[in-house]
Amino acid sequence: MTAKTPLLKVENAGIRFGGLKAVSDVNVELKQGELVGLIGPNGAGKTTFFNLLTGVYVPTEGSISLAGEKLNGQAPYKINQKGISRTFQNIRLFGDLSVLDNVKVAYHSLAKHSILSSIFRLPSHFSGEKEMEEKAIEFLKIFKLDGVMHEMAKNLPYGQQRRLEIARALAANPKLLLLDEPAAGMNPQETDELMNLISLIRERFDLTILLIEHDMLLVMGVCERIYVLDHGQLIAEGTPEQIRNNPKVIEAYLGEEVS
Ligand SMILES: Nc1ncnc2c1ncn2[C@@H]1O[C@H](COP(=O)(O)OP(=O)(O)OP(=O)(O)O)[C@@H](O)[C@H]1O
Repeated sequence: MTAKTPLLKVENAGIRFGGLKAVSDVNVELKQGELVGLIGPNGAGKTTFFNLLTGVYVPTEGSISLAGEKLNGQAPYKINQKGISRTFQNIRLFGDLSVLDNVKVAYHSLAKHSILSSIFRLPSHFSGEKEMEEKAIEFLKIFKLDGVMHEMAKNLPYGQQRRLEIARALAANPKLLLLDEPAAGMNPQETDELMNLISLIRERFDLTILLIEHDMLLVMGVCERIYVLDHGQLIAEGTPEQIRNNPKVIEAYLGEEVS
């Protein structure tokens, strides 16, 4: 990847479900380190777009590349290993595992110690486990979850579960982090804290972030650029200011609220 290669390049990508073009002819480029929003009305195709990026769906048209490498058709776990992690609109944690184990699970896919060393409990297994645990605890500290690391994930308050989801996605060491409505269901104070946290982790982990969000305050406050989807197609791209004043966007989605 040269300095000019975008981290993510999506060219004319789309997918059909029978007669429905859920996403069509979408072009998106993210530079290393950008924090970009993806907005649009209900059913616009935002989650489907994330599913295309993460390999859950294979695009029926166009191409998707990460750091110059084509991802189309690769399995989701491979795409995750290559550097794309995500969170979900509906929280998907292992509810009966501890907070700590939820993060450690994400490390396992990257762990250096081999399956054989784990089966035979070789010294490298124990040092690997210890290293993993220390790293997981470090993550939990950043997310202010270290105080509840032995709680079962399902017993955490909602805002903490959302933060844990992000911590877990980060543990896979992604280059690109996809956040699907991270502030959904949060109160204004939690949303505010989340905005700060998102900015902080971007700096700290040198991340590129693409964020789906209905909370306009969050999107406009934290993102440098915004893409707008409507009926599966991109209708606008620009700075928060440009998006706020774009007539197509106002008509499609934002209405009076934005002006
Ligand atoms: N597996 C599927 N089979 C058929 N149709 C699908 C499938 N997945 C998504 N769709 C359709 O694609 C369209 C886009 O849905 P999607 O969930 O991506 O929208 P969205 O922008 O994320 O909406 P929301 O903001 O409500 O979450 C919808 O019409 C949806 O019904």
